[in-house]
Amino acid sequence: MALDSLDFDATVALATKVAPHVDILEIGTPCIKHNGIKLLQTLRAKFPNNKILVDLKTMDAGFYEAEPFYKAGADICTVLGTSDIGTIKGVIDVANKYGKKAQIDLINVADKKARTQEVAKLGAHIIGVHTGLDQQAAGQTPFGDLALVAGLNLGLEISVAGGVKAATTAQVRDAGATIIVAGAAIYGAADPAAAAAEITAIAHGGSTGGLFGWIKKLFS
Ligand SMILES: O=C(CO)[C@H](O)[C@H](O)COP(=O)(O)O
Repeated sequence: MALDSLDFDATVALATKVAPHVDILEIGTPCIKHNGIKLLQTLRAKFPNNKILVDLKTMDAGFYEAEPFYKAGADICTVLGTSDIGTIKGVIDVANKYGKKAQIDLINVADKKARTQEVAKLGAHIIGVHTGLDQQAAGQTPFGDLALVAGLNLGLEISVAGGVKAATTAQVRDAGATIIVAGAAIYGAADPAAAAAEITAIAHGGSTGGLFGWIKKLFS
């Protein structure tokens, strides 16, 4: 789940509601910029059973910027796919130093195929197919990019973010996503814990409900 509030206490309170129902807590970019590493330290101490992704979206000084976050307990940090290849290598190297993972975010990458192949060769752990909030506001979705990246069959973990909700989670899962990110679909729900549980169940292979889902369950 992407925690995209700016407010420290509201973020901890929301994480407390959803943590039992998700695998990964993602500290969103505006949130980590606003609150800093203290928020990561707080969440790390409170939620030992969740992985934590820090959405740094690093653009330069990859090793130097990401190292304190891995040291403080981040399991995954993100680096922009549009950054210099040396920056991306720095985040992969520091992730390896701590036995953690680096996620390369394809947001705004013009040639997503070429960059994905390039970072796969560098040893990237996760590729992030991502339609950002501003791109979503302009009507874009991550589905086409996911098909392209999954079709490369590079053996990378694929994370997908960009307006994913319960109704689209099965589509994203079946198209090859191994990590499914949801922000607004959870924090905007009347019951965030229930929304998180529903999306996680589908992401883990559960049915989407309805007659088809019921028949699928019966024969699985
Ligand atoms: O990284 C982000 C914005 O850059 C968001 O956290 C990500 O897009 C998930 O949020 P949503 O599900 O609301 O799109």
